Amino acid sequence: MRIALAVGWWRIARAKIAHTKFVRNLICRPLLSVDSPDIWKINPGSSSHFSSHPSSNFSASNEKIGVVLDGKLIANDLKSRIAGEVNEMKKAIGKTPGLGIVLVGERRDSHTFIRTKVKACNEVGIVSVVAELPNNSKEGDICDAVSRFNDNPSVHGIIVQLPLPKHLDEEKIMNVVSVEKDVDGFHPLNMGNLAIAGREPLFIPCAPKACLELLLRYGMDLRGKKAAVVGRSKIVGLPTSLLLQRHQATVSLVHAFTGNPEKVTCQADIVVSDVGTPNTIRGHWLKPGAVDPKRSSGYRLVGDVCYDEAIKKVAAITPVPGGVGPVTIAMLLSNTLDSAKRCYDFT
Ligand SMILES: Nc1nc(=O)c2c([nH]1)NC[C@@H]1CN(c3ccc(C(=O)N[C@@H](CCC(=O)O)C(=O)O)cc3)C=[N+]21
Repeated sequence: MRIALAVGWWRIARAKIAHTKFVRNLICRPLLSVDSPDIWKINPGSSSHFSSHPSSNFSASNEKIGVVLDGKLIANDLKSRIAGEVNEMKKAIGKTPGLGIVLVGERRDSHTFIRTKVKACNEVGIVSVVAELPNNSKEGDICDAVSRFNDNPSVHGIIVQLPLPKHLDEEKIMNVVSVEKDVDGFHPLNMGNLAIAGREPLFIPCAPKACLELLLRYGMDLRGKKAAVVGRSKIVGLPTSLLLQRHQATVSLVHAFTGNPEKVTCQADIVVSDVGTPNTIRGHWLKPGAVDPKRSSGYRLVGDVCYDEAIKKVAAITPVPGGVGPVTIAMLLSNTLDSAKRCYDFT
């Protein structure tokens, strides 16, 4: 059975008639773009890292292989720019950006991620404070820890490391994070504003921002491109699909209930995957010449894209480790710096 719901038919019809003006009104402004100076301040907007054309890359057996998008290189570039700005802020107004981290329980992967984030803060001169709570903490204890960061004027960004132990209501805790300090971009107001055309969230989630950074640096014009996002988590899939839409891509969101997901990914120019199961995305799931800024699958150092198969098909791919992960961390630093700047009205 096929059903077509023509909810927006009249808009499309009118758009066709009064093409130029109306279409422009319908399309929402991108949040990240090489020529949008406010978000691009710490970004050179250069695609020089990946200037070699894919067709010039051949493996030992003379097969064409894709360009590997080097996330470490980009992260280092972003971090050195952030460090410069942090330093300028200290010199000019004597203030240092601060990040408050709430870490609950003993999950090894969460502890590793937090160590990486703390180290990255140290590298750029951002002060980080970790509030560690035991696994059996009550919801009230976590909310109190978040509230203390909300009230602390030297903390400009707050993250609650996910996942939380099962007995806790994640959404309720996310709601407590002040929207002005929500550097993860998971607060309903920030996520909601990301979804609505013409509205500006205060923060965009870090992993989606990292994917966009990689794509834009690769020199990809997203307008009208077909993008398939695999996975609909609040950390990656959902906000990435929203951000790609704001960049005028045509987005399909593939998830556990999608029949024949490979049919959708096969047609996509861009595939972003965050499913957490290694090697889910096989070579035959990809259109030859597509770009694939994939995310790592949690703590396993294996991508959820089958790298060996994919690299022979795509124009560009991100590795795990060393792809989207390090850029995601750089984006957390960037969001924290932005928050501190906003707090002190420092440009
Ligand atoms: N509130 C919250 N915010 C998050 O942003 C968040 C979270 N919870 N929970 C878990 C996921 C996962 N995530 C990663 C970030 C960086 C790497 C990363 O840098 N990975 C390295 C490898 C890391 C290693 O060596 O273990 C890489 O891909 O090269 C990975 C995963 C952020 N997350």
